[in-house]
Amino acid sequence: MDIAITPGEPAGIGPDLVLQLASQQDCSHWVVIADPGLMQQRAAQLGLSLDMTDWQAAPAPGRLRIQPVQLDNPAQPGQLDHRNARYVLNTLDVAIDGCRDGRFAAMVTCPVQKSIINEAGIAFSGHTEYLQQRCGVEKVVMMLATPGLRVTLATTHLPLRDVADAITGQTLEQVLYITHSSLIQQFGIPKPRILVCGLNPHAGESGHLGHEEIDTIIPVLEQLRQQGMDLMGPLPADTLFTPKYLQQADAVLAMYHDQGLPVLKHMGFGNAVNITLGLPIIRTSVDHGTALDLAGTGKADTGSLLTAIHTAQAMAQTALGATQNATGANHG
Ligand SMILES: NC(=O)c1ccc[n+]([C@@H]2O[C@H](COP(=O)([O-])OP(=O)(O)OC[C@H]3O[C@@H](n4cnc5c(N)ncnc54)[C@H](O)[C@@H]3O)[C@@H](O)[C@H]2O)c1
Ligand SMILES: N[C@H](C(=O)O)[C@H](O)COP(=O)(O)O
Repeated sequence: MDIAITPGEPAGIGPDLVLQLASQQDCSHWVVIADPGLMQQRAAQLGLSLDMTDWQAAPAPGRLRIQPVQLDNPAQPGQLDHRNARYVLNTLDVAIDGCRDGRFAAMVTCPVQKSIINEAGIAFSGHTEYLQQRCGVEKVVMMLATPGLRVTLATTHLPLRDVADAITGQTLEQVLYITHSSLIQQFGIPKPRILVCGLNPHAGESGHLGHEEIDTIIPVLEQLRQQGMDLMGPLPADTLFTPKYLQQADAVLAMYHDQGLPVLKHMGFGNAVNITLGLPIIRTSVDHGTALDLAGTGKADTGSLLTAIHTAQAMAQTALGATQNATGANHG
């Protein structure tokens, strides 16, 4: 069961992390979607000696298989080049197509530099939104997870100014359905409890500090509770993230990126994983960005990429088990 790994921004730490981990871990079932010259050059810069071959070679211990995608311009650590933006997206496309046609059981992504893709004239706000669009699904949900905390987001990469308008009844309903069903099916939690943050300080202070709770969030939660979901909230986000509440929770739904992710990263930066829920394929990622300051130095921490790979492999096993059970049941 091969998994695809995309090293992301070629000037960032993604290629380093893949190579550093490949020199320490069993990489026989990884297929790295990248420019082979880039990977060779970065390995030399890091002083790593690895057996890198074409992806069609037989899997073998210590062998890193690479499915080639050509860079448009040679990449240097730490130096962004908008001419390589299309390359980054091409690697994602190869991984997505490979997952969709069954060649790969999952894809694991290293960080991309969103700004340089936009500077190349390509509208791009993140892997999450790109995968949603490329897989043709109406809604996906970003989850970041570390031991003791899972956070999902009602909105992802958009300016803070636009957040309140983006939180509609329909969006919240979709996000809660996806979060709830993923916790059951992919995380094996039969009756998940989800804590829901308010949007405003003190969850709106009974309408004196904002109306989104009264107008939108509370009606959606009441409706979904009637359908059997175990939902607490909307709770003030400042006190929700305390042990008293978190110990009762299987996941927390935050209303926006910087309401939920700073808490998660404070707790688990370096061993957290980013998972896109609601896709027809399995995709995990790291909890950090391109760290241009560390590219080519060998100082980048591989913990989150390792967690992302292990999570993708575990999710792929779960999916395989579910398929085998369904097939067995059909035959039985
Ligand atoms: N999954 C993704 O594609 C992803 C995730 C987050 C950010 N980004 C992108 O990365 C770019 C840079 O973002 P940023 O500067 O906000 O965050 P960053 O994570 O790249 O860097 C923040 C700080 O953390 C350090 N750091 C990051 N990863 C590290 C690692 N593995 N080991 C040791 N130290 C590490 C960096 O050196 C820096 O000091 C942006 O374009 C952002 O959009 C991409
Ligand atoms: N929101 C993520 C984080 O802060 O870690 C990050 O930007 C990555 O998002 P995508 O997986 O959508 O690229």
